[in-house]
Amino acid sequence: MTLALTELPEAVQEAVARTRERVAALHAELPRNGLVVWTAGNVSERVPRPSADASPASTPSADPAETPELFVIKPSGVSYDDLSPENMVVCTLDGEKIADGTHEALSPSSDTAAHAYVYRHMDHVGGVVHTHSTYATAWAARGEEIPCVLTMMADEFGGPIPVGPLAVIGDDSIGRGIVETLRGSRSRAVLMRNHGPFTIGRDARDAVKAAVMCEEVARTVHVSRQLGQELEIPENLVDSLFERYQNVYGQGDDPRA
Ligand SMILES: O=C(CO)[C@@H](O)[C@H](O)COP(=O)(O)O
Repeated sequence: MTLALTELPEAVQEAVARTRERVAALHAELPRNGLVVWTAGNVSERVPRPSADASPASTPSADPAETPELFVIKPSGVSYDDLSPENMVVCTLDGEKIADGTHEALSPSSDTAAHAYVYRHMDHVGGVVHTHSTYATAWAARGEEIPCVLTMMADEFGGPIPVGPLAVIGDDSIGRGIVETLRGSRSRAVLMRNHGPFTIGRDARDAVKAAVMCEEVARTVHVSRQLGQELEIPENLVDSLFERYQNVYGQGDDPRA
């Protein structure tokens, strides 16, 4: 039986509504940052689990902690201008759309299975992004990792941006490739061979940032290569740059930062 959003505890429904708002708004960052053409990219976010005592007794009775984990992703092939919180699709971590109030025929992104696989296998991941941004995809087309030759890369990715396998679209293959490549790596971006970048983050905003940074460093290292051989950064310096940027840079957990 299909899970219905309206039958889930109120606290879960509220968490879904807030996630839909964030994910819809973040999709606008893809064209704004020049990462996509037409409809070729997607953002998703895991719905944060409300605490067990967050629902008043009068609301649908299930314990929020016992309802299946959910994530929100855009519908497939819909123009970025037409995306809104109302048409964001809600799925279980098996990649199945629930009865979420959208039209039954509205299909989730064609990359839903890949996003779902990542959420099932990487508990710390709260957001996933996929684009076909030009420079990152050009490296993916050659199947070549981006070497860590910029302090910005050391800061953000803690090393090179690796290449994942050539994988078919629509089933678990892409997700498996992402997880196998990024497990044990500090990079939050992977260049899926002949396809394009996938990025992960603690939430969707963090994964969008990684997608923007991935394209920026792909472009800069490409330009540098036109001028000569780039210089690698020594590993101990990469480590200390990564450590500082991840722990000291910015405004801590201030959401305005
Ligand atoms: O790579 C592909 C399809 O080949 C996808 O990434 C699309 O480019 C975006 O698909 P939707 O999210 O709109 O289904």
